[in-house]
Amino acid sequence: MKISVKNLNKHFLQGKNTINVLNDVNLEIKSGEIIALLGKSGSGKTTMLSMLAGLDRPDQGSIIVDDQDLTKLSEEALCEYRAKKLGIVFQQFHLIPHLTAFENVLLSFEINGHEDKETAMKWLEMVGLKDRADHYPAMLSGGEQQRVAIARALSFGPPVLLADEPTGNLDVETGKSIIDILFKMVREKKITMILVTHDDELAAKADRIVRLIGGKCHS
Ligand SMILES: Nc1ncnc2c1ncn2[C@@H]1O[C@H](COP(=O)(O)OP(=O)(O)OP(=O)(O)O)[C@@H](O)[C@H]1O
Repeated sequence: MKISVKNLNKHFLQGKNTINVLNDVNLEIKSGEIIALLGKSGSGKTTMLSMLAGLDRPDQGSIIVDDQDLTKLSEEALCEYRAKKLGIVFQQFHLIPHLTAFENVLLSFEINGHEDKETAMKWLEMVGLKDRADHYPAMLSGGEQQRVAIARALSFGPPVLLADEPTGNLDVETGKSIIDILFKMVREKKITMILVTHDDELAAKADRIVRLIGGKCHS
């Protein structure tokens, strides 16, 4: 699914100061492309992901996802967009603590109104955690929790994945194995991915590196 960001502007007020975080951002992302979004702390990476997820609205500009302008959608339509089209993986995993690994994966199907237990289990198997299906997040290591989160984000077949520093909470070796799994899945399924990272080595695996500098995207 292709994404076209046009003249995107977003400011925040901090006391009496106005911060122009996104300043006429333009970005074209091809269907199935993997973009690494880099930028120093405070440059607006998370703000940009929030806009792409429809969790926050820009002051101006458009975000066209397959001919649909997210900035024009109602809150209800944005919820549906997220449920059907978007997988999200966060730095802090964000698994539901009182659900097992399997139930966490199944959740993304339930939100979409259909329970596909077979596919949910298949995805746990693909991330190497079939034998941990009945375990709760607290019983899993950080790397295992992130693998569950990847299975949850991708199992229902979203065309777009947003990943916000998915290895930020993991040691280097575990982080590398998570990235290998993530890239393998995303490339196999031809998913469009925007990956926020501070890690140059990781970013080099993407199809294209985009840097946020001074509120603009440079690639
Ligand atoms: N809700 C908000 N209210 C006020 N300022 C905000 C808000 N959200 C973000 N900002 C400011 O916007 C700027 C960009 O923040 P953002 O979180 O997008 O940066 P980032 O590139 O993701 O940073 P990091 O790498 O540290 O996570 C920062 O100066 C931040 O303080």
